[in-house]
Amino acid sequence: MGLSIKAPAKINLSLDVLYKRPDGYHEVKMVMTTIDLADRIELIPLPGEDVIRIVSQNRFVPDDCRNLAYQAAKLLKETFSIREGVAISITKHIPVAAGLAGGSSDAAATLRGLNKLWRLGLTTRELAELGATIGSDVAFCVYGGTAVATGRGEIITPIPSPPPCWVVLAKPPIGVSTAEVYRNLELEHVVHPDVDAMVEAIKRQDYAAICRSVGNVLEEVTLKKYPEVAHIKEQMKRFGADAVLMSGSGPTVFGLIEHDSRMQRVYNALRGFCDQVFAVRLLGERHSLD
Ligand SMILES: C[C@](O)(CO)[C@H](O)COP(=O)(O)OP(=O)(O)OC[C@H]1O[C@@H](n2ccc(N)nc2=O)[C@H](O)[C@@H]1O
Ligand SMILES: Nc1ncnc2c1ncn2[C@@H]1O[C@H](COP(=O)(O)OP(=O)(O)OP(=O)(O)O)[C@@H](O)[C@H]1O
Repeated sequence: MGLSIKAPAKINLSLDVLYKRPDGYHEVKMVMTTIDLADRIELIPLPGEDVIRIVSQNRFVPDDCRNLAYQAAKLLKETFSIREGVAISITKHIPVAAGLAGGSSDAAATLRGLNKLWRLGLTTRELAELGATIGSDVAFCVYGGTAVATGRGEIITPIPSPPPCWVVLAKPPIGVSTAEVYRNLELEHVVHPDVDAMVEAIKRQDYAAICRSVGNVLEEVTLKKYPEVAHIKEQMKRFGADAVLMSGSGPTVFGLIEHDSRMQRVYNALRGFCDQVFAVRLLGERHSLD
């Protein structure tokens, strides 16, 4: 019997970079939350075949060891000496290289699914620790929900989710390299967002304060290189989103919107000049990842 798992995208409601570390990574402090835009991962056992096979129709998704889901399966296979094979079918809905942690979420879903399929009995925390060796965003994606992420992004403290609202996302047709964005960040010039204010606003379920507290230090780097991202931000604001921010290293821009009619207006306006536009809900804590 196979297993089907949901792999939701994340957005960064607040993203601060504190300093560059001696190991080359940046020390961050972020608030992340999962949204109802998700890939679908199917895990199909391959009895008698000691292989990991990636199946995907998306031409931007590697079907070999570069795939983060492949790396997740390999990690579990090697760590726990599993001799069984598995086919990992990935149906992509999350745009690739978008700042929405699509690959990381596929890896996290693979970890969660294989933990069940191979009866490993690992806790969420143990899965997140393993996931962190694949990429900085994987640990958060193992948890899902809403969390503060520190360290290089792998130290996860779950918090309540914000009150329900719409999230409109627009991704311009460019792919952004996360490594390059961090490399071009000039820390002495950035305006740091108030991450603690965001956490407090979420704990109070204060939607207006959440909207006031959004901020991302990486925005400036990507906006400078890609003026189209700034243009999307402007349009989202103009058509009435309550808060507008770039997610992660970009280039996807998201808008938080409380009311249905305004969501529809922003969505329609963006569809006029941007191919990839989505209107989804925030995923609360009680959602199922299966
Ligand atoms: C921008 C974010 O998506 C925000 O959630 C993450 O910080 C990036 O997470 P990610 O894509 O999983 O990142 P990784 O695959 O671990 O790292 C990619 C590259 O980004 C840079 N990187 C990443 C995370 C971090 N805290 N500091 C960094 O400097 C490093 O150059 C690294 O080689
Ligand atoms: N399962 C996967 N899905 C999509 N891309 C993958 C996957 N595995 C590896 N990749 C590679 O990872 C690169 C980044 O893709 P991804 O969609 O994860 O970026 P991202 O959303 O910017 O991630 P993050 O927000 O974590 O920085 C892609 O160019 C692709 O080659």
